[in-house]
Amino acid sequence: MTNGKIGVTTENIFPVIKKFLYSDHEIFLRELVSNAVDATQKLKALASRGEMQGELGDLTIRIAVDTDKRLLTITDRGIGMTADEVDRYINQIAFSGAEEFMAKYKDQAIIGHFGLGFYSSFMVADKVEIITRSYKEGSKTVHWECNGSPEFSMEESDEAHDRGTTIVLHLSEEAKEYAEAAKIEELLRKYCRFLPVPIAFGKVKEWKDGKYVDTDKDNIVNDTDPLWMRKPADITEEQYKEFYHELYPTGEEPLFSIHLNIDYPFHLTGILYFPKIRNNFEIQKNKIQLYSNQVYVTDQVEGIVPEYLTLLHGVIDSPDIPLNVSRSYLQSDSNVKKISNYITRKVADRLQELFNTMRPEFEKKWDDLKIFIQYGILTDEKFAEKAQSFTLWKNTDGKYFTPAEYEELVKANQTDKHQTLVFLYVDDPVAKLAALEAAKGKGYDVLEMNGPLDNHYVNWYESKHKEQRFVRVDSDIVDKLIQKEDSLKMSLSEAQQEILRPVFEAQMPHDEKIHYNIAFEPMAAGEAPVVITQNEFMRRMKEMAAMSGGGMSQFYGQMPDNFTLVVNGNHPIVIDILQNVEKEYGDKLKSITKKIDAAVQEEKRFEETIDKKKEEELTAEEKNQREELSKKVVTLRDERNERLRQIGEKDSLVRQIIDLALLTNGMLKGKNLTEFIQRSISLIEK
Ligand SMILES: Nc1ncnc2c1ncn2[C@@H]1O[C@H](COP(=O)(O)OP(=O)(O)OP(=O)(O)O)[C@@H](O)[C@H]1O
Repeated sequence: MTNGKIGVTTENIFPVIKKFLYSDHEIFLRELVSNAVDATQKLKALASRGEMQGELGDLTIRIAVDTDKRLLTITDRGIGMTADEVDRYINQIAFSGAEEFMAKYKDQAIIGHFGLGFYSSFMVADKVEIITRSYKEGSKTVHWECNGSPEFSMEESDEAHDRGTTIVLHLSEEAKEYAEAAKIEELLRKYCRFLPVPIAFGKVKEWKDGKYVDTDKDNIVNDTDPLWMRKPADITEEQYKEFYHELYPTGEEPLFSIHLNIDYPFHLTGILYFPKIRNNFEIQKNKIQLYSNQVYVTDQVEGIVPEYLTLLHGVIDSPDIPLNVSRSYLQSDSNVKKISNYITRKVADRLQELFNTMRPEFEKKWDDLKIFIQYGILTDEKFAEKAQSFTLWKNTDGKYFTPAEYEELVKANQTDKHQTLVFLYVDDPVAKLAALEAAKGKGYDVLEMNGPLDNHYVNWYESKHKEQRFVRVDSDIVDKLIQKEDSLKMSLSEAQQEILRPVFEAQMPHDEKIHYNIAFEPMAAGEAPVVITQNEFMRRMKEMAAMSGGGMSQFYGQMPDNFTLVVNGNHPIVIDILQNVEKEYGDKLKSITKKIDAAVQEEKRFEETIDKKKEEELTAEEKNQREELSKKVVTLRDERNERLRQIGEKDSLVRQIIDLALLTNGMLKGKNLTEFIQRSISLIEK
């Protein structure tokens, strides 16, 4: 029997370890089972080299709990240890490893806790026993015991023990949950699910005489040969899908899978899936599981895979990713950068291949795929470059084009007078049908863009192609969407527009969140009398800010939406309204208009006389006169506008055509809609 002090300088390292790793106590199980797996693999390697006598036998690792006694036991049939080895690996090396670990990572948030190994068991146990017998012939059983202080005892005896190692944890009161079968089951599933040696926990149960009873079959908790470790050539599409469902039992059918397999300059295998998701993609992040030699490490993969790929699902397995370091270290590590670049290239290549070899299938999946690709384009220059040739745009006829193909399609008809190529799009083809039809009526093609990243994508695209512009069909009247030379003439004169403006303003919808202004435009007589448009730039900024959250979204969020009521200056109803107003106002309109014109002329003449003079050179009298004249114009205008507004307020036709425009855009709601319906009925009754 040996009593000794473990070879560390720090007096009592365990309380520190315990505290340090407080949030992650459960990883002790991963560490112990990994050690058991390693010991088993080593034995297999020795056997295959003929360096081991006897039979390998059943190599299953067994885990057992005794809830009442708060015991957890892990038994392997691996290489085991001699007393000498226990001394070397456990008493000296493992402890110094623990100490080194502490010294190195004291101030850092750690990702995996590899390196702590065996001693992590003291996070949950008051006492730990190792009972082990080496595979070497003539070895005795070694019994080691330690209660968490640096003192241990070790005894060599003839105690009967199979080849291999049994670790017995006497769990502490606070850690008693680890003596519960359900808890261990959960942890094994999380950390040990794909370990390469069979792990048995309890027996398979069967339903017998009204209750579940144990059979004599081991309950194997892991899949020793996970799909990502196999050769892609041996795997069917069906198997990829099955594996996906094994990983994410509630997930929908994935779109595509990508098998990663690389040996140089680092080792990495894995399978990534493009999952089927739509708008709420934020929630889906962190679904990729990171493994190191089939041992689960984490599902926090930021820094390892490029940001946009965190939306993907699947597994990555690499022993070359440093696991016991902080996240910030990980992000600056050049190896990790290489890994990340490799994954990007591989994903892009795979998408290109799918596009080249099965375009119809690719198109069918595009609507779901789009968000990943746009996200990639927006966040990763390299990916953006590659993605050019497999990005698709979908038009409102449901046809798909690459940007180059689309450019070719619309170039002739959609280049404006400044040689800018205008791509038209619509977010909601049903709600914006009128604007859409108007554009199509001009022979334009219209894209459908309603994804959460479309605004960002469109902005990005414009920044890369200075001669091209995206314009939503409702952002202006159809004639101005793509400005060509031959624009229409307007039959309303400036003076007539001035008369109609207050009339229309009197009937403007009231809404705190929406700001309307009025414009008169020459449009075809066959088009609607009033059209509502929304400025492309303002709308895009607002929508993008809303998505990005934070200060920007607050700033833009407070700004009202800006819409323009465009009055068709060539529409017969509008001309009618003008005539009605003129009739209603009577001769007084003519006379006041004359007065206004005269006052304006007077003001103008006066301005000419003082034209060259600077403000400080004006005499008091001149200043006075100027003010008088301007006041006169304003007063007369106010008087006329006031009267026009009164007329406008009573003009149900004006209201009706504004409401029709709102209705066309799905903006007529609640009380306004009810009033519109009542007004429509009474108009028909007349
Ligand atoms: N079940 C076991 N069978 C045989 N040897 C073991 C077993 N568990 C631990 N050992 C020996 O003890 C050593 C120390 O184990 P420990 O878990 O502390 O560190 P490690 O496994 O070497 O490294 P890490 O766990 O950090 O990857 C191991 O390298 C191994 O030689």
